[in-house]
Amino acid sequence: MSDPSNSNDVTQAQAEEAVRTLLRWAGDDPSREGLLDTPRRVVKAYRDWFCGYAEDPSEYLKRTFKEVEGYDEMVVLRDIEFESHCEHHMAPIIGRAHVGYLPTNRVVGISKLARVVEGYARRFQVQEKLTAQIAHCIQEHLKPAGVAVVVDASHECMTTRGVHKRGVSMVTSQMLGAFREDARTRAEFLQFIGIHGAR
Ligand SMILES: Nc1nc2c(ncn2[C@@H]2O[C@H](COP(=O)(O)OP(=O)(O)OP(=O)(O)O)[C@@H](O)[C@H]2O)c(=O)[nH]1
Ligand SMILES: [Zn+2]
Repeated sequence: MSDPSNSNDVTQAQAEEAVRTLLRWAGDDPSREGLLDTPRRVVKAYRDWFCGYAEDPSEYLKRTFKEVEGYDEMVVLRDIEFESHCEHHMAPIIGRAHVGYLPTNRVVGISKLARVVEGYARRFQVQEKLTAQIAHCIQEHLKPAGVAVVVDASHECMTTRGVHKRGVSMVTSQMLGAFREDARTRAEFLQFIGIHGAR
């Protein structure tokens, strides 16, 4: 759920001052010409990266369509690119989400699945939580027969710092309903997204 109290008690000036403090702490001079506008830019960038706090992703699932001639097979949106930030280091998490669901008698506009991913990604996250939030939001508000979410992402906190392992990606999945209970349904989804042989 969104948390509207978040950031409301912090002014733009305070946020910019925090950036100046970090610049000074890193060893630079925030008053030199090249850095003068940086706090303003960083705060603007944060508004973009963390706009998910101002959203309630379930809102995107309110509008559904029933005239689908009884279509009740799997719907999969794969390769949804996203950018997030890890809550441990505030470093970028860059990856793709694959989302599938089994409609009962209504479907949702397909872009809305990507909007749900965005709404949760644009917050401080751990990948497991992001994966679970996307799946539970769809299950709770669309009430399909099942939801499957796979997230495959690279964490800059372990590529550009710390253990410095490039080319490593983290894969998480949250299966609910039929995708959890029925191995064939799960296998079909994994085949659709290009992960074969899994049971
Ligand atoms: N499970 C999980 N771990 C994450 C995620 N993002 C970052 N981490 C890990 O969170 C851990 C935080 O560990 P700490 O030992 O507290 O932090 P640290 O000293 O900076 O650790 P290093 O990254 O190993 O240098 C690290 O192992 C990160 O790789 C995530 O989305 N999920
Ligand atoms: Zn991290």
